[in-house]
Amino acid sequence: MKIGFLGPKATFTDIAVRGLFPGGTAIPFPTIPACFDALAEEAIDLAVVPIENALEGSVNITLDYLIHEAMFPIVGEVTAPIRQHLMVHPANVNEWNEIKSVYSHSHAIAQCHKFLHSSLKGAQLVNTTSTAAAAKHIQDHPHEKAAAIANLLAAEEYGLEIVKNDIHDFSHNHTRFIVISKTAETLQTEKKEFKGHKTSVMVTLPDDRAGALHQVLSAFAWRKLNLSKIESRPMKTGLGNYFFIIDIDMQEDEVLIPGVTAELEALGCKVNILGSYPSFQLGKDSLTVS
Ligand SMILES: O=C(O)C(=O)Cc1ccccc1
Repeated sequence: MKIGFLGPKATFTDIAVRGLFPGGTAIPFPTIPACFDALAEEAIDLAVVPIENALEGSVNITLDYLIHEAMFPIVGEVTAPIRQHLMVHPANVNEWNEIKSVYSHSHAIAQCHKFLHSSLKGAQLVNTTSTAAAAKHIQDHPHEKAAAIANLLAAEEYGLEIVKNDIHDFSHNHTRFIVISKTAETLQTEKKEFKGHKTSVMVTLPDDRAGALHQVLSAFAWRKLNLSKIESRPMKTGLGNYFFIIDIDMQEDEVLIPGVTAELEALGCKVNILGSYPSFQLGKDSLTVS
């Protein structure tokens, strides 16, 4: 099984892939859109990309690609703990507090804002395509007075020294990753940490109808369907035009989900099922280097 992921080696997405598919062939891609393209071209069987972080919210590029570019079915999700560390090239360990720039993924930088503000005030913050890409940049530029924010695995992989552990501002830091496929297949995984099933739907409301969102939510509520997330995103057709992505805590069935879909369509909504899939949770041990 070929699994494409947001690389290079030792990103948090790589950790999610190693946890969920220990026997799979993991293939890194430099960006999230490149993972979608590889899936479209059938160079890989599955792709794993980040979709939501507990501190920073949605990964918009993933949502946008899923909705606007290629509506690949979601066939699984995995949540992993996130610990961010500050690391430098071994040549710069003693002068690490003279750092002039900090490289990382925008979500990782956002997760560490308080630390950066208090301990590295004035350092230039540089966005990279992933945390591991930042670590690789530091490895390749030993003469730059720079650091990366990345995980333990990346420090090992790119020969960097951690100078400050756990610099994320809140301790409950987790990221949710989705597994997408070209077809809505059942996920084959050896992983034991199964949390339950989810179904994700995209709902577009009818134009200018008072109380439409209330009616949508009540279609779920009276059926006692538990929602774990509701998120609005722009339709990109004009200011004020939004659709909703709603996660339901149950597997697609033959009664309740078709019932809710029919009720929403009768209200004038457009409904797309994005996937019905198992959800997994990795433990703290996923962040250790073996
Ligand atoms: O950059 C990475 O390592 C990723 O996998 C994306 C990401 C970035 C920050 C937190 C979680 C995931």
